[in-house]
Amino acid sequence: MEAVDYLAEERRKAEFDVEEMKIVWAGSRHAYEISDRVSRLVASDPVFRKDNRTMLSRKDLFKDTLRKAAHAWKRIIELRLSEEEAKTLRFYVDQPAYTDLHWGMFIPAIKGQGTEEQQQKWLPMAYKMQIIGCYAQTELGHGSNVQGLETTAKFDPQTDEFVIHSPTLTSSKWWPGGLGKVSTHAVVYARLIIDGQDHGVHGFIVQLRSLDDHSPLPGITVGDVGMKFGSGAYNSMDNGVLRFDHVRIPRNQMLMRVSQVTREGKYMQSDVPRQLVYGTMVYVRQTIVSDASRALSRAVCIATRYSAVRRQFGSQNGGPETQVINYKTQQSRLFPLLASAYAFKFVGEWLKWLYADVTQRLEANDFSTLPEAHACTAGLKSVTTSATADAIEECRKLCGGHGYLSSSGLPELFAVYIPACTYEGDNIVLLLQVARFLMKTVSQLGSGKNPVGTTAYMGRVEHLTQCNCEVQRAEDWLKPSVILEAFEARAARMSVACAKSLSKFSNPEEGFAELSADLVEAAVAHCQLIIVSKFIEKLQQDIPGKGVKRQLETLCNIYALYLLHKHLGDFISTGSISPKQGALANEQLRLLYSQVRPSVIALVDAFNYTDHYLGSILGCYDGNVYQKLYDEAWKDPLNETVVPDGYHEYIRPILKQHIRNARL
Ligand SMILES: CC/C=C\C/C=C\C/C=C\C/C=C\C=C\C(=O)SCCNC(=O)CCNC(=O)[C@H](O)C(C)(C)COP(=O)(O)OP(=O)(O)OC[C@H]1O[C@@H](n2cnc3c(N)ncnc32)[C@H](O)[C@@H]1OP(=O)(O)O
Ligand SMILES: Cc1cc2nc3c(=O)[nH]c(=O)nc-3n(C[C@H](O)[C@H](O)[C@H](O)COP(=O)(O)OP(=O)(O)OC[C@H]3O[C@@H](n4cnc5c(N)ncnc54)[C@H](O)[C@@H]3O)c2cc1C
Repeated sequence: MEAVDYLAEERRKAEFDVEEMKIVWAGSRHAYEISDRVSRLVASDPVFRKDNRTMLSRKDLFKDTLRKAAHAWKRIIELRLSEEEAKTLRFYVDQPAYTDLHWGMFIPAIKGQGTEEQQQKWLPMAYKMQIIGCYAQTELGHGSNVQGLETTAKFDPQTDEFVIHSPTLTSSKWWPGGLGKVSTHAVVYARLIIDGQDHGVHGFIVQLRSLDDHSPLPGITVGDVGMKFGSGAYNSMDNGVLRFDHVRIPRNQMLMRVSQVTREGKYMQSDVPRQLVYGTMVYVRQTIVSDASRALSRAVCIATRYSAVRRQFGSQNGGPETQVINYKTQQSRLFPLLASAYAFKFVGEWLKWLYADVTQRLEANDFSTLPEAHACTAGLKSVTTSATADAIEECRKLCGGHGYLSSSGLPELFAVYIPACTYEGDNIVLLLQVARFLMKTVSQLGSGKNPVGTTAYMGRVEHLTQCNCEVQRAEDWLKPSVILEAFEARAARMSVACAKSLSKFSNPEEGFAELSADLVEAAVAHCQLIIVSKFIEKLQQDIPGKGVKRQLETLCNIYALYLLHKHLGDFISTGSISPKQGALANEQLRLLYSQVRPSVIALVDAFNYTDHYLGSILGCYDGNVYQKLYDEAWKDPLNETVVPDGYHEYIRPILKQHIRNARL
């Protein structure tokens, strides 16, 4: 059989309706139709070509990005695309650009923190891209510690203005995407100072560049922070540095939904909690969870298709060698990642719902679910991005040597993806926020206030700290109630243990710092429980299509038992399961790998990614890997000449040195 036929053969083995699974993956038939149409539109447009971008210089890459962003905007207008279609188009263009920050942070910041009046003034211009904005929070000296920001915004009652200033080197804004070379405006986070009194960090809309010739306005120094990790990759983004030298802005450019400054210089706080100043981060963290499932599914699609094409060893009587996907080791590394992609997809959908719910409540002045929304977005952002970053690298290794080629698409995907573990909150810092929320929840148990939402399980803490797992045979691990209880017991016991250790410290902050590594582990356990439970909840819905639900059940079990196996130490040391039950879980996991094996190619086909979006020879739909790799090699600039540039200067003299030596 030719390499090109391997995937066709695999597709025949699928035990479910792939077309229906595509709809489940997309979230709805409507979303599927948009995604399918728009991804093809992007793939067929030569301006969106991206196969050559790792070869471009920084300047050329940046210009190429500007060209793509402008072309995308033109197509959005020409085709009168809806907001959802436009977002989908930008996503499939697949090149980080200033537009990500304009649409993803600048506009949401104004929407979330601006008053009605401010929204009416700024949003129409931003929607039409008559102004381009970014989110300028992080500084050279402080990123995680937002309260430590140094930029100041002093109110001048004489002129009814704020004076924005960078008092120190470390107060220079540093990192904001889109700031370096493009943004005309920014939402700048600065300390509000009125009459010498510091009121903490607030957001201000500041114009940075002239709308006529794009030059920086007086008092503004702005530029790019320089090259980042990997060739191509995130270097398409102009992450910037910005300094203010007493820049004046009108008073009404402070975002005033949370707190206001009057004409007389009086500081007023509305009923809205102060933490809403951090609201844009909650919004973006939620979107990052869905993005994790996309990045992970992309890597998994590449590694799965290639693993079905690639053959090594095991040829009998001159027959074909073994497809590497049939090695149990390959399966035990790859299939959990496939299951994780689906798990992150569903938890991302749920988180989107949670965010919509909290937004609606906030509009009605109900702030009760804000702490949970913060903990869920922070924790799930952390857990899914860390797992995805590790998984992309694992997928590279799963593709052997060819995974290291740029044309596999994996090196660039890794380089673009890994900062997700840092931006929008360092993953450890965010888990510590979850841990604080958990410790607060535990401390309130027994106070008559029943925990709700994702911590509702803590309400059964007495049972969960004493229960014994009922598993006696491997197949018992297939019961959702059994899985759920094991994860709940582990999470509850880890949180309770941390709370007990904390109570031994007279100074709680000291205790928190001392125990922070354990607290992070408890936070991870809680977040993994959320992901597993949301997958199980998804399966309680009516899911049409032959065999679709069954495949999802298998993936859900793989995801849960893989986590259980990976964190066996937690489960056993907390007594949530016995070592024997851990071994049975592993036995069941092996069986599940065999069960899902015939359908894995169809399960990655269900992502419905075009070859353009995948950007990988190893992952191409037709599986014609070897011919494409061979042809691609000849396109490398080094192969433009048979004898390389530099031969006469640097190779020939070495080769000829024996002649000189012989003459000496
Ligand atoms: C670009 C968008 C488009 C698409 C997205 C897709 C891909 C992304 C592509 C590229 C990336 C582009 C952009 C990246 C942008 C950025 O990185 S912007 C900068 C992000 N910065 C951070 O995330 C900083 C992290 N630090 C913090 O969030 C906070 O400082 C902190 C760690 C939470 C600590 O804050 P603080 O010291 O003030 O807080 P505490 O004293 O610990 O807590 C006080 C109480 O407030 C509660 N809290 C904290 N944060 C929030 C929040 N966000 N919402 C609600 N509540 C919050 C906290 O729980 C405490 O509550 P309490 O215990 O009840 O008192
Ligand atoms: C590609 C990229 C794009 C970005 N885009 C933007 C943007 O558009 N706008 C913007 O404002 N910012 C942006 N940022 C900045 C980003 O949000 C910050 O880098 C991020 O929040 C982490 O902060 P930091 O750099 O200060 O890390 P640090 O806090 O200095 O982290 C360094 C180390 O210290 C540890 N650490 C820090 N605090 C604690 C603690 N309390 N307990 C235990 N460990 C701790 C961390 O875990 C980490 O290991 C971007 C960053 C990147 C990389």
